[in-house]
Amino acid sequence: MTTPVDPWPAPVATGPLDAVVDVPGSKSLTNRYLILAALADGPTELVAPLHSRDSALMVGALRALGVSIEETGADLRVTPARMRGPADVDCGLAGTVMRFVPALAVLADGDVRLDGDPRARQRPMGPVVRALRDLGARVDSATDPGGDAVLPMTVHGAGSLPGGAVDVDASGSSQFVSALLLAAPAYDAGIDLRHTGATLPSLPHVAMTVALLRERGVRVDELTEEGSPAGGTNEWAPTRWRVHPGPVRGGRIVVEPDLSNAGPFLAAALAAGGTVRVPRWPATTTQAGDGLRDLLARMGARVHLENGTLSVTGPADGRILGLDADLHDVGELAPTIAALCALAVTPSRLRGIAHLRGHETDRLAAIVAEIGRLGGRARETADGVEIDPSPLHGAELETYADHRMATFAAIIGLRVPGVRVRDVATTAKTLPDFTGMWHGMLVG
Ligand SMILES: O=C(O)C1=C[C@@H](OP(=O)(O)O)[C@@H](O)[C@H](O)C1
Ligand SMILES: C=C(OP(=O)(O)O)C(=O)O
Repeated sequence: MTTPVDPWPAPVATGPLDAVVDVPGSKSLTNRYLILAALADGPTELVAPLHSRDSALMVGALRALGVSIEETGADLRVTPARMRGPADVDCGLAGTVMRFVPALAVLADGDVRLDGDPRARQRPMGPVVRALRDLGARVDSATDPGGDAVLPMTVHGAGSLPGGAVDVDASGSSQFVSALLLAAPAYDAGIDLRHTGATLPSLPHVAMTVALLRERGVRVDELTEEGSPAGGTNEWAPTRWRVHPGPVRGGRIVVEPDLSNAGPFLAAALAAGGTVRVPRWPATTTQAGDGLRDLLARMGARVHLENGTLSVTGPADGRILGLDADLHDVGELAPTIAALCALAVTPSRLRGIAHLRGHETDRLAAIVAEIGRLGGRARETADGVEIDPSPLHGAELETYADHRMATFAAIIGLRVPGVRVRDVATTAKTLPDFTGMWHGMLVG
C-alpha cells in the first residue's frame, strides 16, 4: 500500500471497465461482532473481518477494557475477560465506537474515558447517554450548546447495570438503538427499549443488530405499537425491542464483505461504462449496501447477481438516469448515489436523510458544496438534496475527513477531467487501500 499524494488526482476512465473488485469485510458487521465477542462466554474467531481505522479503534477500545484480541493472519481471535477500568478509549470519528462502547463500558470495573477527533465531539450522543443514565449508569460528559451530551465523556463503570425499560429518541441515529441492544444481554434485566422519535433512520442497521444477537444465542423480541412511528419505507417497522439477559455465544464467524464500500466501485460502472463485478455478495444480508442493486438499476445499470457475484454494467449510451428516492433506510449510500446524480441526465431528489447532518461531516452541506465547486447545480432541502443535470468541470474537492466524500469525488473524477481530492487518505476509516483498489479496477 503506497501513501497517495495530496491532493490526489482522481483518474479519468479511458474506456469501459471490466473489473473484479474484492471488497474487504463490513465495518458494521466487524464492529458488532467485536462487541458481542467481548461479551461472549468463550472465544470468538472472526474470519475476514475489516482492517481499517474504525475496526482498529474498536479493537483498541476493547483491549483497553481488558479483552484479549490476537491477530492470526488476516483473522482475529477474541477472548473475553471481565472488563476493567480505568481505561482510555479513542473513538476517532467512528460512530460505532463512540456509540457502542459507552453501552459496554458501564459493565467495566472502573472509569472509562472516551474522546475522539475534533468532529467526533460534535456528533450526537445525547440519547445514548440519557438512556444509560436512565438504566442506572453514572456518566459525566461535555455538552453541546443545546445541553446534549457529547464527547469527551467518562463512564463510571460499576461492573454491572440494572437495565430494564427505557425510552430513546433515535431519530438522529440508529446507532443509539444498536448500542444499547448489543450490550443488553449483559445487563441484569436486559433491556426493553422503546423508540419515541418521529422517525428512525437506517432500520436495516438495527435489523443487523437483532440478527447478530440472535445468531449468538440471545433472545430478542421486536415489537411494534399501535399508532407508533414507523419511519422509512418499511411497511412493518419495529419501534420497541426487548433483549433478554443471558449468555452470548462465541464461535467462528465469517464476515461478509462491506457492501456499502462496494458502492463506489459499482457506481464506477455507471460513471465510466463497462462492468464491475463484486464476488462474495451475500444471497441474504442485513447490510444497507444491498440496496445498491435496486438503486443502481433505477439509474440505468444492468444488475445481475449470480453464483455469489454481483455484476453491474453501466448504460451503453453512458446516460445515467436521475433518481427520486427516499434513502432514509440506507443513508450511508447517499454520497455514492449523489455522485452519480451529479453525472445524471435528469434531475434527482434524495429524501429522508436529514440525519446525515450528524455523520462524519454534515453530508448534505458537503454534497451541495462540492457539486457547486464542480460547476454543478445542487441544493439542500429540509431532509435531503436536489441535484440538477449540469456540465461539470475539474476542481480540487474537499473531503471533510469523510471517507464517503472522498469516494464521491473519485466517482465524479472518472468522467470529469481535473478532479483533485484533498486528503483521500481519509478513506482509511473503512477502506485503507482505496486508491490502490481504484487504480486496480481501472486496469482491470
Ligand atoms: O450501526 C451501524 O453500523 C451504522 C448505522 C448507520 O448510522 P446512522 O443511523 O447514524 O445513519 C450508518 O449510516 C453507519 O454508517 C453505520
Ligand atoms: C455514517 C458512517 O459512519 P459511522 O459509523 O461513523 O456513523 C458511514 O460510514 O457512512
